[in-house]
Amino acid sequence: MIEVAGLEKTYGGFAAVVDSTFSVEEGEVFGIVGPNGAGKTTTLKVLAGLIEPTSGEARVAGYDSTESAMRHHLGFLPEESPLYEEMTATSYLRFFADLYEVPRSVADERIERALDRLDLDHRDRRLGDVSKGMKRKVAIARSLVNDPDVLVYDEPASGLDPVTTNSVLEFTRELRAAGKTVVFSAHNLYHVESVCDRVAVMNEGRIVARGTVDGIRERHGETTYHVYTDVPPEAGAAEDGADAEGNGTDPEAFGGTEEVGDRYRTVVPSMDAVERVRTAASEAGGTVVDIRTREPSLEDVFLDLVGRPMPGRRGGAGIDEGDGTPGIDEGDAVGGAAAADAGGDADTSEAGRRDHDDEREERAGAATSEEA
Ligand SMILES: Nc1ncnc2c1ncn2[C@@H]1O[C@H](COP(=O)(O)OP(=O)(O)OP(=O)(O)O)[C@@H](O)[C@H]1O
Repeated sequence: MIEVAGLEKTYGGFAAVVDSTFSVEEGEVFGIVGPNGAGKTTTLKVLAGLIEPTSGEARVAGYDSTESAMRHHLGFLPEESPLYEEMTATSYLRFFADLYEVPRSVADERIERALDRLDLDHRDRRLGDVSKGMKRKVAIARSLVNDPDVLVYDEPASGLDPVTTNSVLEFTRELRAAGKTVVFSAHNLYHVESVCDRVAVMNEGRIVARGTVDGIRERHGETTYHVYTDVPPEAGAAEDGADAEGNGTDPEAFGGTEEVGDRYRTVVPSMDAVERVRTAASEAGGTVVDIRTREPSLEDVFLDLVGRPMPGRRGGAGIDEGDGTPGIDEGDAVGGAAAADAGGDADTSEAGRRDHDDEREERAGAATSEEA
């Protein structure tokens, strides 16, 4: 339903979006996350046909995003959505339905349904006097007046209270159930985890990870094991320190052991390392009393992925001037440590860019990387 290929948007010499490629299937909810200035809004505005790409293309519902016919298939919710304050919710939505030339009876039924579903009270109060949550709901209802196939929402739940946020997220799930395709940006990663089928993580204009939340966690995050012992593991039992994978025998080399109540916790990155802690504890005359596995959250992965500056954003220089090998180019963009952690995983390698990056592809990430 949405195909974005090699999208670039520059403002003057500044590259707001660099070589962005992703696709969204019909009936999918696709999240775009990234720090301030990452290029999320720019991407969404291109999809909505509000700005033209500098190069590359974005296709929405079979149309180029620059074609005016595309807009009949699209509902856009901008980050800021000022409403006509003197109008009521109903008159405002009718006004937009008229712009889309929706017959009045169809429009009224559609508006009523959206407002009911969004629990919108005070429909006849002037919009200048309603709460921020209500205004946002009216703007969401506005995105639906033309019954579009594709919804592009910029921060739909930003600044809303928890109840309203929940209702907006639930509504997004319902849109998916109704077969709509939704792309939305968000800063709140919990919202993204709870609603999105797939996600793109953007940083400094580029997509640095893409796939299901679980897939991204698997590829870019690191499971850790918290090993609890009844004595501090015997550091002296070590014959060598931890190597890059933490495979040494010295608990100190894993980052040390912490006293927690009457137990001692050593955090290690692999089951092999857990066994080494067990040995070290036993050498100290104690035993392992508990082992807990900690999966990385999307937030852990996000911070790892975007926590480092990337080279060559200005004008795209340094990104397109790689050695021409797309996989290596991508590795640069993902950032050294993250790329190394993922075994050179190339979720957005050239092969990955061409193909739809579903869960299966994520699992085959290593193979994709080798091809690249
Ligand atoms: N019209 C413009 N002219 C010049 N630079 C722009 C323009 N629009 C956006 N930018 C710049 O492009 C970069 C990406 O902006 P964009 O709004 O897409 O980021 P974002 O990820 O949506 O950020 P935020 O989370 O803060 O909303 C930013 O550095 C921004 O300043």
